[in-house]
Amino acid sequence: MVTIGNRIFTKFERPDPKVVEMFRGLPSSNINDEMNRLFCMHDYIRLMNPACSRPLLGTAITVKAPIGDNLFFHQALDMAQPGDIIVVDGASGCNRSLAGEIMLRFATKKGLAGVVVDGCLRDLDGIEKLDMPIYAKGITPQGPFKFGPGEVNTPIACGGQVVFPGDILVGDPDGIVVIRRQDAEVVAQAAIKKKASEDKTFELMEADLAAYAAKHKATTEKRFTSAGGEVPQFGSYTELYKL
Ligand SMILES: O=C([O-])CC(=O)C(=O)O
Repeated sequence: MVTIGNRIFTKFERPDPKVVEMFRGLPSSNINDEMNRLFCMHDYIRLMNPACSRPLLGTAITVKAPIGDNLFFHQALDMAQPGDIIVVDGASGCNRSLAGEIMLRFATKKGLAGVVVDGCLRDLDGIEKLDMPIYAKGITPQGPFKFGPGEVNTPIACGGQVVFPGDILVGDPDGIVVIRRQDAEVVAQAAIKKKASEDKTFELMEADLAAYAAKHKATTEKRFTSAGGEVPQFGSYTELYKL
């Protein structure tokens, strides 16, 4: 048999930490809007410890795990550096957990920026107390096997997104967005502008509701008419159908 599917890659390029920092404080939604709204993980990847004081922001180190087996996840935990996020493709399996409080507490103590698992975890009571963002599909007390095979630091699928080692992940209570290292600077700049524009919208709404309402109406009308049509406005549904 060839080694494909049973490999640990020790080297990959991490983004410049200054570029990672550009994303701090930016909502996942604003970032994804600036990438044509296509790079968020599925909603089933949920934040398991909402009391955590910091949002998810860091660099992906990836694991491809067979359903219900976490040997390569343990390996990634040994390899991960402060600021890394371990991102696990557990093939969405939820019959067994892929980590529990011991692994996740160790990850927290190592200074990792987070853990994201497309699969299940266990020990929710303990996880909820950890101050490192932890995302997963669900919880089951049934533990994992530790036989492999698996891969570390290859492109994986997690929550419906391809994740490369070295990608930047940003997560908040909404969910997680994935940004390629090579795209990061230009995306961060655009998302910073987007957030500033949304902040102005909130300011206007608070200061002058009538002005905001007029602006909203004009924008909505423009959306209809710029597509070449008109606002398809009718009177009463029941009158039209003589109900
Ligand atoms: O069995 C394992 O490898 C995972 C586990 O329960 C833990 O991290 O607490």
